[in-house]
Amino acid sequence: MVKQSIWWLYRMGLKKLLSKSQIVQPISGKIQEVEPSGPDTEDEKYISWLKEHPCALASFHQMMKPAKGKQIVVFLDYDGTLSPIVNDPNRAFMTDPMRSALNDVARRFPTAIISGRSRDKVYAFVKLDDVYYAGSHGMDIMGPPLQVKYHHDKYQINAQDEKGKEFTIFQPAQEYLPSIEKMLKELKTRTCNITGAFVEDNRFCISVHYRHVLEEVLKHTITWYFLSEKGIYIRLHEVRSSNIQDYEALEQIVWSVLSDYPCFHMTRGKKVMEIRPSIKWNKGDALEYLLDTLGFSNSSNVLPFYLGDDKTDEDAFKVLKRRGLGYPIVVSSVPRETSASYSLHDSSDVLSFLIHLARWGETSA
Ligand SMILES: O=P(O)(O)OC[C@H]1O[C@H](O[C@H]2O[C@H](CO)[C@@H](O)[C@H](O)[C@H]2O)[C@H](O)[C@@H](O)[C@@H]1O
Repeated sequence: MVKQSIWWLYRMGLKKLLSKSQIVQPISGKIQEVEPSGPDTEDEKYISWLKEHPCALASFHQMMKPAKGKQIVVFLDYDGTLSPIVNDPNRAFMTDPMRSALNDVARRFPTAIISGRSRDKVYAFVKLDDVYYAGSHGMDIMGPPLQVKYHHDKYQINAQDEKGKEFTIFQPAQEYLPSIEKMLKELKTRTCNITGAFVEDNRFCISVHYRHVLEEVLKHTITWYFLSEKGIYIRLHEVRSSNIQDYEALEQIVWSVLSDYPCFHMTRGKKVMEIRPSIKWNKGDALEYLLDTLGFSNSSNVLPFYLGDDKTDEDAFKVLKRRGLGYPIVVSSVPRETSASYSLHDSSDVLSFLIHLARWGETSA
């Protein structure tokens, strides 16, 4: 814990934390210094949360102690983890240093990205061939060639890329594709008049973004002029609430479309409504599938890391926790409910963590 606090002191600036104590004037008139009773500022709440979810950078050496002789496998989410959250979903590019660190990690350890986006879109951002990709919240996996016969084999095919590299494609929501395509068209048509709304095709899922949609009722003032009997103008202001409640209208459209497709449901992410087939398959199942196909089913000889920032990543954290395996690491700059055991503040901490991991792999090889 001392290490965690020192780390955070460094991040916040020593001065800010030292100004925490308060000067009070007791009845006797003598000046006395007291510590505040509990965390009150956002920074203090974060420091307190770090006690339960220690920073994975500060704890790195401790975390790597059980790694000797074990196979490390690295799982990562994309948005908010490998790239910071940005205003335009089409411009969530990964930086070159992040790509290079990820490449170094992927050359040393099996590495997979599990994202809510379509697999192709994530690949277009990442552009690394040594990484496995799972798009659509794990419903479209490009994984290693099968070493074990998998119980869901009706959904998988073996394939080769143009360089002759073998891989397996696993798509457990195949039969939902025609409905998804219809829903996508409907959503695009019905939301086109809502300013700022953006419907994203994630192949087996659909994201309806509202980051740029007005969420509040607009209040505006109308000024009336009346000509009085004496021939002078009287000015009156009237405050009106606008009828345009864009966010609510958008949400209603989503619910209305969903009501025609009972085999789908909606989950929520960061300023996004995500429409998904109602099958028992999430990022946690994708993680287990990849561990199995990599040859680590029931193996205690594996040390998986999962780094993610979103609610959907909690499914993967829970799997690691339930199996008592490896390290679920949440990327968050604010305290939050999570099943992760460690934390990183933001995607630049993720970059540092990947650099540490690649170096560790190099020196302990
Ligand atoms: O599982 P992920 O890789 O984290 O994908 C979840 C969603 O990420 C993207 O949206 C989020 O990031 C955007 C870019 O930073 C941001 O503009 C948006 O507000 C966020 O919700 C992606 O566009 C979605 O399709 C994914 O479902």
